[in-house]
Amino acid sequence: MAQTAILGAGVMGETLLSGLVRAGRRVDNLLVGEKRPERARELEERYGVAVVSNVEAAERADTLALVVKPQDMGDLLAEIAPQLRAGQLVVSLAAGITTAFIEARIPDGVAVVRVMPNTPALVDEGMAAISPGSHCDDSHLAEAEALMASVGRVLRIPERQQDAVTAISGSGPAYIFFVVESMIEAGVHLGLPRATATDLVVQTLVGSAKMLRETGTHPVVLREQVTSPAGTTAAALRELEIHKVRAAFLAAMEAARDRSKALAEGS
Ligand SMILES: NC(=O)C1=CN([C@@H]2O[C@H](COP(=O)(O)OP(=O)(O)OC[C@H]3O[C@@H](n4cnc5c(N)ncnc54)[C@H](OP(=O)(O)O)[C@@H]3O)[C@@H](O)[C@H]2O)C=CC1
Ligand SMILES: O=C(O)[C@@H]1CCC=N1
Repeated sequence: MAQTAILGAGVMGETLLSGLVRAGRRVDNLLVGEKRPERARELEERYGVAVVSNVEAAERADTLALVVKPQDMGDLLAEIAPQLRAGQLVVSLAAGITTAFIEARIPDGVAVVRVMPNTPALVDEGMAAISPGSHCDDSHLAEAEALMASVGRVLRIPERQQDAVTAISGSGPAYIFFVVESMIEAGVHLGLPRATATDLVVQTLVGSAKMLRETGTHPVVLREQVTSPAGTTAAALRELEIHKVRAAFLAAMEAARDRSKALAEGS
């Protein structure tokens, strides 16, 4: 069985590792490269996975998932490039980092796939978008797709869309948690016990998400079904419009898209 290495086992690296284990991947076909020794020990104990140096991982693995921060990507590529060889697959999960950035730093013939995942992968409900680099054929893309499909849905997209995808689904869970947090606080202001407000908001979120996915109905239609004439929802939505929440979401996601572009330039 082919060896897969995960280099950088923080939040997203562990999310991928745990998903592969849940999906039935044997741990002796997995390797981890992680800079912090205490974190390496934690992962060895939790998953029984071998934590090795990045250099050893690059020698032994057929597929390498790079899950370090964008700012650490240059150093990591410089460290592993001498070990990389044609036929291997490098899958980068880093925001902003382009396939061209990676290809310029590794030997020719190593295939590169860029992925933008998100943290719901931790509960097998991830959304990942993947794009091929210039030396990538369909088998490489299929390999990256299979890797990410172990923790959720996967879409193939052109690389020029990756910064926008990062702004929408990569960072997206944070916006949703922000909305949840804001609604819970509002519930507390309205006099509800915090535990009650939390139960109400979380179940409302799960139920609404399930309606969107299972009915396939447009969100505008679903919103109109809740909005009775001169009712409570209309009163609330008018306030959201007065406070320009829709415009704020657009500005927020433009900022995330622009930050993703800037990360590629090393800032
Ligand atoms: N978190 C998220 O929701 C998402 C993250 N991503 C992307 O995933 C990548 C990782 O993010 P995240 O997991 O949140 O970040 P973390 O900081 O949690 O994880 C990165 C890990 O890599 C380690 N590391 C740094 N340099 C090396 C190296 N040379 N070799 C091995 N390990 C190294 C870091 O150690 P140390 O802390 O000591 O530097 C840290 O443990 C980023 O590029 C991010 O853009 C993409 C989508 C969503
Ligand atoms: O905030 C970030 O930069 C990373 C990328 C997408 C989600 N988290």
